[in-house]
Amino acid sequence: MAKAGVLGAGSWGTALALLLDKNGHDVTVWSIDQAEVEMLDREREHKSKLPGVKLPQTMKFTNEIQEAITDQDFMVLAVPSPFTRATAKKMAPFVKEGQKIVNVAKGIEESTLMTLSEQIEQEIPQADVAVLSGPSHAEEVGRCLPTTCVVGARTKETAEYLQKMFMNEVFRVYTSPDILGIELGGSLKNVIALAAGIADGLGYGDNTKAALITRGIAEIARLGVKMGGKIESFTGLTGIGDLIVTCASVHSRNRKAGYLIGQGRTMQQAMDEVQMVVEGVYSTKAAVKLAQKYEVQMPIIEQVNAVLFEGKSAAEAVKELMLRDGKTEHSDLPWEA
Ligand SMILES: NC(=O)C1=CN([C@@H]2O[C@H](COP(=O)(O)OP(=O)(O)OC[C@H]3O[C@@H](n4cnc5c(N)ncnc54)[C@H](O)[C@@H]3O)[C@@H](O)[C@H]2O)C=CC1
Ligand SMILES: O=C(CO)COP(=O)(O)O
Repeated sequence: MAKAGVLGAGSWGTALALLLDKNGHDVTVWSIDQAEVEMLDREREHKSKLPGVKLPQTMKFTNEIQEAITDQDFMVLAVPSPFTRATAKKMAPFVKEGQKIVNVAKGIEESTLMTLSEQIEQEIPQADVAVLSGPSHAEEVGRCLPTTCVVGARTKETAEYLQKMFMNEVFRVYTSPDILGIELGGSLKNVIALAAGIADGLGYGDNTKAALITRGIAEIARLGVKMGGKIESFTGLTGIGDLIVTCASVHSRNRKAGYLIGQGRTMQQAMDEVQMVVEGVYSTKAAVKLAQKYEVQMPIIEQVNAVLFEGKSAAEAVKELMLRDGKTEHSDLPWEA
């Protein structure tokens, strides 16, 4: 059994901390928010972010960041992406050479276009940084519903070590060397899920949802492969798998925010109503910049950007997508054998 520090006590940090506790590990959860730490310690439930999921006495909660780092065998970084760099900076003085940090947040830094693992490696160069991603809503992991994820790491040893730490009869973990592909799939699918939510909010149907998922993964893979990610990650759990669950699930924060926007709320009103991080909002501008930098077409993501940040109506955005020039579905398929 290992000692694990979990940084960030939102819905995902809390659900993963519980999973690790159930696997018999000694778990310490850090939150920046003293009131959240006291509430978790007292109530043994995160009533606003993971209601109905009881947290055992064996889980420890702290406001002191070094308690979740010093002497831990590995750390799980679960703060929303806008706080990843700042949290990594705070962690850095306490992290030992080669200590493992597995990032579970999904985002891209807009100002630098860096992935989260790149930011963490920049702030904590002595750490062994890995990622965990896949179709995995906290609400279902908290209730022990069968779930699959992928650990991406620089070495097979680290990937297999973390696989063992997380895996159990309801949480199956695969390994992969493609950290970049995993992270790009995880962050860009949130933007497409906003679009899927907008379509739901406008009252569109399953045909529209299927189109967004299929053409959405085409956009994500087009950019991701050009950036160096592997096609297998985009056709696997961390790509199409995560995109399907986020576009379809009642638990998705991104889909919910999109739904509210489709119903007429502003982006800010939708984010306030969801009350948990809506990562797609932060990733949209970064995605548009990446599309420009790598010269790839990302029409759905461009329209989400226009709706969120340029005041375009959602209905107008859909019409524009539908009336783009007619195209062939697979541009590299020849007409003759
Ligand atoms: N909730 C889910 O089902 C899943 C979430 N994720 C990803 O995990 C990340 C976290 O998501 P959630 O837990 O859902 O978010 P959340 O909104 O539930 O969590 C927010 C938590 O972050 C921490 N926090 C708030 N302000 C902070 C600050 N300034 N500095 C450091 N920590 C701060 C607090 O502990 C707070 O409770 C996101 O990137 C999300 O995309 C990934 C898979 C599943
Ligand atoms: O990444 C997730 C599920 O795999 C969570 O997505 P939401 O943030 O949209 O809830």
